Amino acid sequence: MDLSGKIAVVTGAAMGIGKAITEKLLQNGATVVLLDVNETAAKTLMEDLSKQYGQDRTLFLSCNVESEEQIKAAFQKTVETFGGINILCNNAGILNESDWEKTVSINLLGVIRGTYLALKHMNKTSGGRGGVIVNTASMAGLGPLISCPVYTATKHGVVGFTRAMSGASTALGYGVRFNVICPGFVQTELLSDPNSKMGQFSHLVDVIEQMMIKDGTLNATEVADSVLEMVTDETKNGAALMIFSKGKQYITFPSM
Ligand SMILES: NC(=O)c1ccc[n+]([C@@H]2O[C@H](COP(=O)([O-])OP(=O)(O)OC[C@H]3O[C@@H](n4cnc5c(N)ncnc54)[C@H](O)[C@@H]3O)[C@@H](O)[C@H]2O)c1
Ligand SMILES: CCCCC[C@H](O)CC\C=C/C=C/C=C/[C@@H](O)[C@@H](O)CCCC(=O)O
Repeated sequence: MDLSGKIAVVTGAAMGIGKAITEKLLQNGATVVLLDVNETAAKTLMEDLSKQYGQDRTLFLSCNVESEEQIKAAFQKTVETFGGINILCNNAGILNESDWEKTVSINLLGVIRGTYLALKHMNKTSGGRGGVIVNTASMAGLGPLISCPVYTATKHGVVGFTRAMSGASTALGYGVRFNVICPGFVQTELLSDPNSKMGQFSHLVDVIEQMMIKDGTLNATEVADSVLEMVTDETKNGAALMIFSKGKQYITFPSM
């Protein structure tokens, strides 16, 4: 897929992996709508992006992916401004084992909400342009992180939902590809102060620390490179890509 002229929406775009995905898509010619709740970080980023790419290839909209109304309004504004949606990156996510219901609401329900609302504009059977949706899971979506059981559940859910949506979209002729990235540890804010984020499991923080020492960490740009691959390679549909410091691997799942 050539990205020039394509319209992308990225959630959690103000920082970390979402910021890197945004920059990668802009570098490759797309127009990007940034959705985030962190208006301060987003506005700082937008100043930089506008200088680099001009005012007409980026738009920031304050949007909480926990809100159906806010996502709906953001997608409507996107279509009104740029004419449609070709690419969606459901990237926003948190780690909070204390407020685990918020973690589920953002990490899993936010991906489902974003997908279903974007399909109203992307689904070819209802007048959409088709396109691609890339969801951000985690390696914790492929195997359990014992210190973060709810986070693990949300990321397993994102992997399963993405793969099921890929099959449904193909079977129903939506013209929308679905892929999921499963990164290992990435140097972002999400990794800061793990103790406070693990709640009742904070005694297991050494498990994480040992894993990070053993497995190493990625930078956000390395993850964004893999997202670009799954966006532009039109043979990729229903793909789950594990990304770790030593490389990356497409996951094969047991056939049912
Ligand atoms: N950092 C890692 O080690 C790692 C590894 C694998 C997967 N991930 C996943 O990558 C995604 C991005 O995380 P990150 O590491 O860049 O973290 P981050 O904290 O640096 O960035 C997350 C962004 O999402 C935004 N956000 C949070 N809640 C939101 C909401 N309700 N609505 C809209 N935006 C919201 C934040 O404001 C922030 O800008 C998450 O889904 C995370 O689970 C992270
Ligand atoms: C507080 C840090 C949480 C970071 C969450 C991010 O999504 C990064 C997740 C990175 C790696 C996850 C690896 C999961 C591995 C499982 O498959 C399993 O093999 C781990 C078993 C190791 C253990 O629990 O001892």
